[in-house]
Amino acid sequence: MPLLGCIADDFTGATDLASMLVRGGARTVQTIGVPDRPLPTGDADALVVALKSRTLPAEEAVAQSLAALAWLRSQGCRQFYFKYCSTFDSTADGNIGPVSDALLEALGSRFTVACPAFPENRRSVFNGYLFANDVLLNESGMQDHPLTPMRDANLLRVLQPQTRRPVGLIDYRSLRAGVEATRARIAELTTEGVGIAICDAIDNSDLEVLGKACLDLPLVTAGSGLALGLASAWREQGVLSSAASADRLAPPHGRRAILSGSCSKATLAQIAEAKAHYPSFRLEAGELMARGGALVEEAIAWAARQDAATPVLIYASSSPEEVRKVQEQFGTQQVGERVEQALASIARTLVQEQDVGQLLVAGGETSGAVVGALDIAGLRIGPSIDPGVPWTQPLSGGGRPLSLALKSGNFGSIDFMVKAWGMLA
Ligand SMILES: Nc1ncnc2c1ncn2[C@@H]1O[C@H](COP(=O)(O)OP(=O)(O)O)[C@@H](O)[C@H]1O
Ligand SMILES: O=C(O)[C@@H](O)C(=O)COP(=O)(O)O
Repeated sequence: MPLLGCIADDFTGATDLASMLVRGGARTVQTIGVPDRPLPTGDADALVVALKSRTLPAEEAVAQSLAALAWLRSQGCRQFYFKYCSTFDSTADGNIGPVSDALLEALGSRFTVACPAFPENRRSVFNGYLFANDVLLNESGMQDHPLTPMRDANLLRVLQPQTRRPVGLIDYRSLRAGVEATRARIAELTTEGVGIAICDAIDNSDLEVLGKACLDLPLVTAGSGLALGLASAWREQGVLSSAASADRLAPPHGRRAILSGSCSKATLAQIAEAKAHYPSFRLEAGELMARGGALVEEAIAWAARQDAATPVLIYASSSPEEVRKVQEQFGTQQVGERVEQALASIARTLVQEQDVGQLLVAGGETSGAVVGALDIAGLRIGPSIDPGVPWTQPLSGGGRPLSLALKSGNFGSIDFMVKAWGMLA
């Protein structure tokens, strides 16, 4: 029986979490959406359901999360993990608060933690303030995110308006005092009526302490970092199934392609680097809104003409100024969805008609759209390219499996798009 059932609010977030669990020694299977057919989950220690709920209206995000919870319970999971972004991405109306509330209620629980920290990717929480790349969240570039601009680094202030439960803080002093002190802090907050506690975490040792202190909570909510702490606690307890070969994939095949809909700082730098190595095609968002399918066809025809031995790069990614301009002209949701659909349909054609067998996708929402278009039901998690970004392959389907990497916008080193292929061989 799986120990942990996870609900991730986007696709790159799900593979990030699954990758951390595998690294911690837990056999992990990731499903794309709530499975509507039996999946070969084997003797998984953890199951991760990838949703695309981060920017949905709150009631839809809640409904999808509850459906995922019901499926995970039907698989025998005993503890649950709501995974959101390490930059705490949420719209003005949620969805971190509403989904946490609904899951707590469904599980009959009164308390959970909220810990987006992922120190290895330079996301840390100190006194309730979230730092990304060593600066406050609202100075990190996340203030310009196309869909979830984050303009306040104080997570208590961000979360409180989203939940009817009082929000509290487990600060670094409790964590540094150890597991018992952290459990005592949880008991104290619960007595005070706090329903969700933001947790500090500056490095992995804080996550280890928190993981142990949270082992008995029916629900935790977090970025992927807390998975390292939970897995470490399970290893100590000796409750994991054998972790050997947890990340082995079939050999890669076919042409290589990169598709990017992420406008995050890290992706923009990676694209600049990749353009120095590979032929590239810019899918300009304004032009896409004006010309639609014709531009998509042009991109597909362009890819077909490129040297099959070299990766091709197709990107919609733009600077914050360009994004703002096109959003003002056409509407944020409209542009976002149009770009996602365009990249998804390009992905389908490249894989089905142009022998692309190795595909790297940048952007969480973008990845959700691409995986949907490829009709993938579940993913096996392979080796990490960089922390939080593994190569994966579809769980089922005959023939040679597609190698797929879903990169969170802000993850990966500058040469990510160049070095990734070497990790597959
Ligand atoms: N040039 C652009 N102008 C406006 N929106 C864009 C542009 N390029 C991509 N987008 C949209 O921005 C969003 C980026 O989100 P996402 O794919 O989750 O990336 P990240 O992982 O960086 O957050 C997507 O909805 C995408 O379609
Ligand atoms: O926790 C994280 O930072 C990632 O796993 C994640 O959720 C990424 O989301 P996107 O930035 O939208 O790719």
